[in-house]
Amino acid sequence: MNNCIIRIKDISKRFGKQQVLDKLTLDIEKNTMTSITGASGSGKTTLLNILGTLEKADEGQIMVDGSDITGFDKKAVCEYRNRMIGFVFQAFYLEPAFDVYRNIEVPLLIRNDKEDHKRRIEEMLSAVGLESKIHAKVHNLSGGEQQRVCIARALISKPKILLCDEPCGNLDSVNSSNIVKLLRKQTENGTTVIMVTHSHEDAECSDRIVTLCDGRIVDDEGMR
Ligand SMILES: Nc1ncnc2c1ncn2[C@@H]1O[C@H](COP(=O)(O)OP(=O)(O)OP(=O)(O)O)[C@@H](O)[C@H]1O
Repeated sequence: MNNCIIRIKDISKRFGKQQVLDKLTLDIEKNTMTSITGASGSGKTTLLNILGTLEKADEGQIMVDGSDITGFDKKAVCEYRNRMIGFVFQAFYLEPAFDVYRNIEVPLLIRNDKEDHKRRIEEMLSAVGLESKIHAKVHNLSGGEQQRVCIARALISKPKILLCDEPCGNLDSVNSSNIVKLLRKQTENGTTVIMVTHSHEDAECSDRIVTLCDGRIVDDEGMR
């Protein structure tokens, strides 16, 4: 694969005696959307968390954009997460006391990013179709709208890789379909999207579906 942004080689992970990932190898092409599916407990979230440096692999190597993230120290991990990674989770983790604008602004404030916040947030809200909700309190939004705020919050830092863990887990099928299309669209803007999902329907919208069983890849409907 020429245009590869992630190279996972022989990654293993155990929790206690349980082998959760077992010498897993996977290359992911830039600006594509890959779905990771598989039964409960097959290691999907663990794989995503290792890619996001929320967990550490016991063995193996992961090259992301040419750097070995398994060898990163604390400072490099922070830089990597800030510069490269956006996270979208099933449980939205929005701050209920803040309005939509402030929720999306949080990553810019944390990074002390001086660029024009208002313009960027307005652009981002327009991209996710929520311009009219800019000053709404997040608890007044529907589940689909809240997830769109999360996507805007994840994208505001212009990550190269968007890691999504069951982003539609709390949504009905119409909202799920809209969210998956929105995620897919980000591949046109220079973002590589990796989504963990139980839903075959949601996975079908991606370029590639990788299926795990007991921490190994058992099916790879690659780059259709
Ligand atoms: N921090 C942890 N400590 C101990 N065991 C863990 C930990 N995280 C995950 N596990 C175990 O590792 C296995 C794989 O978990 P993981 O969350 O990666 O699976 P999954 O495929 O994402 O499952 P699901 O679809 O149910 O979310 C599970 O048996 C889980 O209980």
